[in-house]
Amino acid sequence: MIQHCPTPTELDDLELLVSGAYAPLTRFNEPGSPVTLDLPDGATEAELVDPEGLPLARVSSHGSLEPLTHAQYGPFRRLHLTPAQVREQHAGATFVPVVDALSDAELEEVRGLGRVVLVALTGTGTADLSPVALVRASLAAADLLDDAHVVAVPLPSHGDADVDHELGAQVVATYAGDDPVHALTEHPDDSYPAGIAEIVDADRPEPEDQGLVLFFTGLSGSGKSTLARALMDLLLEQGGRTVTSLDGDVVRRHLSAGLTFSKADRETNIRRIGWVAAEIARHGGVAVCSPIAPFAETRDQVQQMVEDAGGAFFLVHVATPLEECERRDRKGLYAKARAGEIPEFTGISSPYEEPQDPAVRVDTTGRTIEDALDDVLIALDEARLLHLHGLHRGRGDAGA
Ligand SMILES: Nc1ncnc2c1ncn2[C@@H]1O[C@H](COP(=O)(O)OS(=O)(=O)O)[C@@H](OP(=O)(O)O)[C@H]1O
Ligand SMILES: Nc1ncnc2c1ncn2[C@@H]1O[C@H](COP(=O)(O)OP(=O)(O)O)[C@@H](O)[C@H]1O
Repeated sequence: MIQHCPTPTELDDLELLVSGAYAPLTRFNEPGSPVTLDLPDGATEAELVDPEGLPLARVSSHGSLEPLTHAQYGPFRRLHLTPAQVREQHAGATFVPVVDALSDAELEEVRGLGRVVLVALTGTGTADLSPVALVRASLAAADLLDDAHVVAVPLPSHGDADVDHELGAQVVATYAGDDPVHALTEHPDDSYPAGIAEIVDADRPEPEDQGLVLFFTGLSGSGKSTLARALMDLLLEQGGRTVTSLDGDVVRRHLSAGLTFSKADRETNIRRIGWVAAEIARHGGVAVCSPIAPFAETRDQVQQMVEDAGGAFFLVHVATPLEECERRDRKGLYAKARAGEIPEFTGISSPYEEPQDPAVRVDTTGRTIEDALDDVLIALDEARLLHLHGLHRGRGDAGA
């Protein structure tokens, strides 16, 4: 039987299927159900494992699930109770589904309900807050109430607001059993109590504190490394941010040593860069990447990884045409590729898929490095991601 690591959404669904939160649903892929699982290569059975390889359940060819073990790690795991446990511990309470930090007005509303269970719906792709911040904010809210408990339910989004709402209502009703469910009223522009505001602010950093991945893509010789280096110098001169370079050539000498230029190896190379960049972004740093990254799908995967880590992704297409790159031929590689000495050379014998929707597109032909860099700096400034006081036009470093 193959081992398969499901997506974060599927892992959330698995937990809820096994805990009974989706009752009467107990398996994936029931007709018409949004709770689906994709197995690789048409497999009909598999051992489902978490990202660290711990076997969680077996899916049999007729779709039934055999749980093997429960996930044991992760913040606030102790609050991931099954509906049966919650009904046993909290019978008689009012159940309040929570998808965001509770505001002053919402707290006042909940205060009138007596004993409550705040059901924090923390699944993948749902709340504005990260799952861990939503639970922390809910615990902080519970501290401000007389008799409140928090339960975390990883109910993920299934990509459709109506479906999500219906499934959410059903899951909360399952947790509540015979007890009442109270849906919070919307209170626009409300404020948060101080302790909750702190949690929200820390989870939604200002753009200048948010992790950022600047990703330069383009043909060999287009100017990726040159622009990336110039940008990094400005960042370092200005100070205040940690900056890491993930240049294509350099990565291939270390992190990706031994990989070839086949499509599969290029994808592996870019996903590695994406993984490291996402970790840098998770910690609020700036990663400046400058590989060719010729495939749109892999670039999209990197964007997803970065955004999942809470970072902003900024794609720069260094769109210098092939003729100009070949004319420059700084490393003599195009001549060798034309002579057939280098197989699968990007732009000659291997494809480059142009980005359809980059944050900015820069053709460096006939321009100075400073001038081309200005296009990137202006776009970053307009996107409110990074304000660098290095604009060539305004710099006047010769005393002008
Ligand atoms: N076959 C082939 N095709 C393209 N490029 C080649 C090839 N062989 C070696 N080189 C040199 O490797 C650099 C590109 O590596 P990358 O890791 O950025 O490429 S990729 O993103 O994995 O496609 C690239 O560097 P840059 O010129 O900085 O782009 C080349 O110098
Ligand atoms: N406006 C410009 N921006 C960036 N590079 C330029 C520009 N004009 C000329 N060049 C030259 O083009 C070459 C680009 O090489 P490089 O930055 O290594 O490209 P890549 O990393 O995309 O392979 C360098 O020799 C650089 O000096």
